[in-house]
Amino acid sequence: MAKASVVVPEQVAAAAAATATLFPPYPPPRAGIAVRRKCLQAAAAAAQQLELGAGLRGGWVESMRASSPTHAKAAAALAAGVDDERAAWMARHPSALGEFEQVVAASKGKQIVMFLDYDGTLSPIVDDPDAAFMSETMRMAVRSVAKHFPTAIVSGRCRDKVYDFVKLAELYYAGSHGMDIKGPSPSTTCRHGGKAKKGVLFQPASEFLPMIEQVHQRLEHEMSSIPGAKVENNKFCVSVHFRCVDEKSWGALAERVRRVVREFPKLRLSQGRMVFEVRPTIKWDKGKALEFLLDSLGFADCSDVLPVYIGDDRTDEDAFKVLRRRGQGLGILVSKHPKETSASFSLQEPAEVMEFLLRLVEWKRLSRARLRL
Ligand SMILES: O=P(O)(O)OC[C@H]1O[C@H](O[C@H]2O[C@H](CO)[C@@H](O)[C@H](O)[C@H]2O)[C@H](O)[C@@H](O)[C@@H]1O
Repeated sequence: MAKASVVVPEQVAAAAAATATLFPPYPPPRAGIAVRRKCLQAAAAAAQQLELGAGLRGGWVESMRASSPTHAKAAAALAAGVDDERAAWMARHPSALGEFEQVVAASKGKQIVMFLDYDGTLSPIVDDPDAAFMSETMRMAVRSVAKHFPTAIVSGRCRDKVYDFVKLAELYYAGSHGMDIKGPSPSTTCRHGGKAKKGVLFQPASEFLPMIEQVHQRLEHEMSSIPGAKVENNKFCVSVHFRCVDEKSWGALAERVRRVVREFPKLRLSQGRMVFEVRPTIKWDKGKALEFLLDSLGFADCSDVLPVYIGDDRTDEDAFKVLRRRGQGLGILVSKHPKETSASFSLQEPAEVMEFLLRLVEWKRLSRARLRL
């Protein structure tokens, strides 16, 4: 496996060319588009403010609204005359299916390592978080991918819960936004290039377990009088869902969540799709989990690895940013609508994710067959 320090000039040139195409420069926005882009940035900024606990009540609700474009009002607003803006966004974040040849060209001579978010990526977003099942065809696609490439599920969910949904023992799992990482089950065999490490690999937030249990109970209590609110214990973090809460109560819900989190200075608040996430203040996120897994697989400081991360949520942005910073790999945002993102490519929905995974498997199968000829 070539280390970055011994890469020959041709490889450097090829890597630079691949990086340039995988991270296309943002074209200068046109006037109307610039305005819309500012709105996307404002929504992201509102979310950031909330994360820092500095938002006003109006700011929170705006951020909550922007947290899921599947929300009816947001969808209607987005559908209203935004074709130009969508085309410009697609130019910056082209479809990973449409540009499939570019994707596989970038992987030439490299080991693909696949990172997959769960909710909204492998399973469609549904009202009840306990009913977010993935289809059997999606499971088969993930299983096929994992035969060819080391594959990890990186989720905000508790690791056991996401395993119960995915049910594939041969994968790596990074639950609780990467704070609970486990390798494939010992009975599974590894047929690709990665060095599989088995068992629990990393739990950087173990000391927070009692605190998370406390905040979970406080939030359960506070949310019990808000119809539709649901609190989910994700072991090293807690989710407060507001997808089924009347919008009129969002301000009050956000206020209560923030009040509870203030009682725990070592915890912080962030936001996903119609959900607040309460988690330890440690500097650990899905991006750090991606780097940890690459290192565990023996790909630290390697130029011949291509991490591919597919995700739909704000928390996945940490992983997209890591790929941009490393100038290595491929971030794919799953979204039907333009969103501020550090991903390079896009796919519209889980069905397209499945198509992309199956195409990768087919491409790998064909290239192996060609090698045998
Ligand atoms: O990192 P992920 O795997 O994407 O997990 C993020 C959160 O996903 C789940 O909530 C989301 O999906 C639910 C089911 O479709 C949906 O009802 C909810 O509105 C979404 O936010 C999960 O329940 C959370 O605990 C995760 O943090």
